[in-house]
Amino acid sequence: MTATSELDDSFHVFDTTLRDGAQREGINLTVADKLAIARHLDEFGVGFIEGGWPGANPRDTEFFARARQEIDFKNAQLVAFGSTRRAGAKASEDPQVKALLDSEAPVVTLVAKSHDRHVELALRTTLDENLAMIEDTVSYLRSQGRRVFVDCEHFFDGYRANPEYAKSVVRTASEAGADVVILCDTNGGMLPAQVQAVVSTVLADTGARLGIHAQDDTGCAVANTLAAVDAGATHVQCTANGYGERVGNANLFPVVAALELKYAKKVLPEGRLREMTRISHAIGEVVNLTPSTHQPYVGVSAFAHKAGLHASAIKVDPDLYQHIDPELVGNTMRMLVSDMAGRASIELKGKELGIDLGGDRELVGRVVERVKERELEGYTYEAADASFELLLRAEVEGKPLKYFEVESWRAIVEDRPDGTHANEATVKLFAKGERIVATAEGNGPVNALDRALRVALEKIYPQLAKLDLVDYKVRILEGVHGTQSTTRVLISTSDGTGEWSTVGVADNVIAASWQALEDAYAYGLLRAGVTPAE
Ligand SMILES: CC(=O)SCCNC(=O)CCNC(=O)[C@H](O)C(C)(C)COP(=O)(O)OP(=O)(O)OC[C@H]1O[C@@H](n2cnc3c(N)ncnc32)[C@H](O)[C@@H]1OP(=O)(O)O
Ligand SMILES: CC(=O)C(=O)O
Repeated sequence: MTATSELDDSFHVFDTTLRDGAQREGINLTVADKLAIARHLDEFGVGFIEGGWPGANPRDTEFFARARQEIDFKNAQLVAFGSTRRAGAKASEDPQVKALLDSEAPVVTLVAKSHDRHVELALRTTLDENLAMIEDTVSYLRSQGRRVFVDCEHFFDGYRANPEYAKSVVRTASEAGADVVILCDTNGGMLPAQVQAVVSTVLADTGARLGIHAQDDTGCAVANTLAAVDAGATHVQCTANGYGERVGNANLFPVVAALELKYAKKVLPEGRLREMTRISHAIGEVVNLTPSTHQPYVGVSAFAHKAGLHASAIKVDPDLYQHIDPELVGNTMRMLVSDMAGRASIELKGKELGIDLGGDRELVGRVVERVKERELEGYTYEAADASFELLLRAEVEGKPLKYFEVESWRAIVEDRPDGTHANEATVKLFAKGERIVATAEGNGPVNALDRALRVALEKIYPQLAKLDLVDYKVRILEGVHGTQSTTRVLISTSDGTGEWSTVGVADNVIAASWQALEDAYAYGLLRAGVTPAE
């Protein structure tokens, strides 16, 4: 489990997803999850992975044992987290300190109190004994061959209350042999200018190597982390996607991207930054939280452009509306088509879809008008990429892409007095010159329609067997009209290799669903390379 990083030790990217990240409400990691995340983080190239608190629970103890056996770390060193010894005891006899050593992690982070009020109220000991606990625990772990970092809990609040005591904690830890003393904004209440001022002063007054650990309670954790770096901190503690206690911690990804791209600091091995979007999403999958679409750098919307004016400038040079090239972080630029689109948006979207609009201003103008009319009726194309592509192709070809011609459809919902119900749908259509009538049942009227459409078409188009309806969303657009309102349905469909979304709008949910289904099938056939029927 020893890493052979190509990075030097002068700046540390320290990840605490498996310890502080796991403190987020809603995250419950198994040992296997922790191992999977550790592999992703090591592949990303962080220097340190804090794996948890060995001895605090069986899961964290097992994680260290298994990580040792199962992971061949390429970049990261594994870190065990724990606290200083108990008051009035000896570090060498403290079972909690023993568990840190038993984890066999080469690095230990000790959490230490640095706020006088916490020492007196939470530890219920004297200020001097707290310093002795730090000195004893750090030097004992050093004597056992461990590298030691010390997290000064509540440092910034403690510094405001009693700066001399807070600094004496830093000095004690550093003089006892801690390689880095980390100033923690545990309650997350600090702002960047405050962090910068305190870190500068503590650095000047103590000469200790300093790190920063920022919680995000003011929404400033990333900014506070970078402010600390500006003031001379050379160790940043972060979590993937900002997971952490309460509202979270400094998000690893924007911090690392800023260091690499804005500070020109080489903190990852070569080529790793380009894996950032993938790794952020992969970790989201393991923790079972949908990645935020709006996360800086790695969100799917991070480089998605909606406004027509932006698109018109981007057409000339993408840098005009992007702070970096998305490929640097493994993300992609996307054009969104909506009623805020202009001609340039459509041209760029056409290019993205591989559709040649041939610089035809009249055609592009027509598409813009059509999108705006349809959006006024309730359609939304930014969320229904496939319906937009069908609309665009219809304008380019001068006729809609028709794989089948619907004569009629019908859905029946039968409720019975005993509480049971049945749903049945009949679809009548023409495909490749044949009139087909198909009936099917389903667990709801839309499911029955979906099945009837499949029954009708799958002999002619066997490619449809692969399609799966994976998501279905309904929105009432004019709620004030109650049941008279317009209904918008968005359907996501998958063929096992990709996913696409389609939209339908009508005055009832079944008709809106039918439109979205028709588009979903037409697009599925288009993707499968089937030529539309004449
Ligand atoms: C800011 C942070 O996020 S730090 C990380 C916090 N993470 C966690 O707490 C998650 C894991 N924690 C746990 O599983 C448990 O709290 C344990 C195993 C660590 C301790 O459990 P318990 O022994 O039952 O104690 P409990 O949680 O009630 O209280 C913590 C004890 O540690 C003491 N303590 C707190 N900080 C320190 C410190 N820096 N150094 C030494 N002792 C400390 C407290 O005074 C308290 O002592 P007490 O038992 O004499 O009252
Ligand atoms: C150590 C830690 O997690 C904190 O102070 O917030």
